[in-house]
Amino acid sequence: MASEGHPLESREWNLDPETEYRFELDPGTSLAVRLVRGYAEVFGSELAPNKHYLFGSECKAAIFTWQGCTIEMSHPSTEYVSEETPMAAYANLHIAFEQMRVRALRDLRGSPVPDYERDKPSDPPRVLILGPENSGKTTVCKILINYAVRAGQGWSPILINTDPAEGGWAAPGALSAAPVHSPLPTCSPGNPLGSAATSAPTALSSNALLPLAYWYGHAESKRNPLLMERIIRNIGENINDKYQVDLQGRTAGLIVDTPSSFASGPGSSDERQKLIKACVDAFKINVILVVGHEKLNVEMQRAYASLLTVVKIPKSGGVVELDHLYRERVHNYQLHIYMYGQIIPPPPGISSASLGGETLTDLVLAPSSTVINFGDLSIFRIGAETMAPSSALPIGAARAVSETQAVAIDPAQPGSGLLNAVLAILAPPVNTEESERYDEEILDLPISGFIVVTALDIKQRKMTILAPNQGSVVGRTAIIGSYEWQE
Ligand SMILES: Nc1ncnc2c1ncn2[C@@H]1O[C@H](COP(=O)(O)OP(=O)(O)OP(=O)(O)O)[C@@H](O)[C@H]1O
Repeated sequence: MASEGHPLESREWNLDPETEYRFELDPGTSLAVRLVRGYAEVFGSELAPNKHYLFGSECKAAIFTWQGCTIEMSHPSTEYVSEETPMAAYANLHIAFEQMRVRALRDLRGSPVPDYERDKPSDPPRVLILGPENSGKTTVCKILINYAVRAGQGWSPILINTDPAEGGWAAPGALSAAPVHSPLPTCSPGNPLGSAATSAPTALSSNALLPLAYWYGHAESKRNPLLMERIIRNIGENINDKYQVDLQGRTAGLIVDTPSSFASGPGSSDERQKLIKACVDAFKINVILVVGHEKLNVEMQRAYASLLTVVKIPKSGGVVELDHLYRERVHNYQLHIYMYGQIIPPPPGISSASLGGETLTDLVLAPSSTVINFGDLSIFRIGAETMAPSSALPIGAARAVSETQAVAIDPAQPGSGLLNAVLAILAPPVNTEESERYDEEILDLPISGFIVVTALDIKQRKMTILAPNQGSVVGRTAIIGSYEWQE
């Protein structure tokens, strides 16, 4: 019988310096890891000694050690130790970015500049990470952000997620940005960038992330590139406004994660280039990192080398090829976590464990199901339901509904697509004066939360909605995308 706090059939692994233990979990299984000796980190977030860390929801991750360590754990489905990791290259990048931050802060404070640094720019790192599918872009972002936060200088760099399929801190379909103050934990792909304070109880101790999110509504950027571009611009403008008043915050820089469609895959090359350009302009990018893709690196060198630094970085051999079905399951986990909180049952024998530093009970939410009238909520779709981008139309052809037009949805119409749909509830407009309102204002409003339509009663003109809290949505505006969710 295993004693309290020790998982049944737990084993110890001794990791040599600069090696990593990689694992993959099957559906419905969880893993508890305890650091017995030495130092270890999960994608840049350090593990505290003698504490059980839980992983679940088909998590795939690695425990890396710089100095060597002993870890104790239960059995994952797949596990191996690798001695070949790109961590040294990532750490060198971090050091270069750290020097940029220090120069930016020195410039801001007007401190003396040593002779050997006189001709170096004093811009903080504003980094765009590009790469094909499953190249480890999000993981690189996380490692670089976590190293910056751990540097002990009080940096809070902004992490921007422009991959609508990623989910980030909101539901899948959203693009978001948040300043990060403490390391982002990894425990489940349902929470790839840690928990936002908006979807979890206020008692979160490790990470009070307050993201700014906009609703794109689809998984692929090619579905509505014009809307993507507009959202990227909106996030950029918000960040610039923040930088105007937070001069010191600006010196920590920012890191932008992108979807793989920016690098390769279907969709025209022009559209990809336009979206990359939109990011470069909106976030005033000064470094582009290309993860293990020679052709894209050359493409970026040609387009941007005269304006900014383009660096090719190695891809980790540990990055797992995620298939379409896995990604769909992750979207379900994300919406489930959004509504019910993060619940990972610990493996047998473990009674006290933490999820990325949080106590398990702190992460449980109780959603509320309410019945509202059709007229209580104004629901829109951006652009027509099925729509090729404007560039794919025959020359001279005009479409009836433009890609950025908000089309009102009547829930009483058969085929409204509302049943099981995920709706983003928009924040109320800042301009309440009628004269200051404009046509496409709805596209520029951030999200305040999400609901799911679980039942429609067309006869009574009522619908049942599931929301993470009991706040009223009466009089609010909602946008539908192409995401659906059913428990
Ligand atoms: N060194 C590693 N060891 C084990 N798993 C890893 C490692 N690096 C990344 N992974 C896992 O591989 C998967 C893919 O990584 P990641 O999400 O960073 O790639 P991506 O390029 O951002 O993906 P996408 O194709 O969605 O854009 C994730 O589940 C991640 O946790």
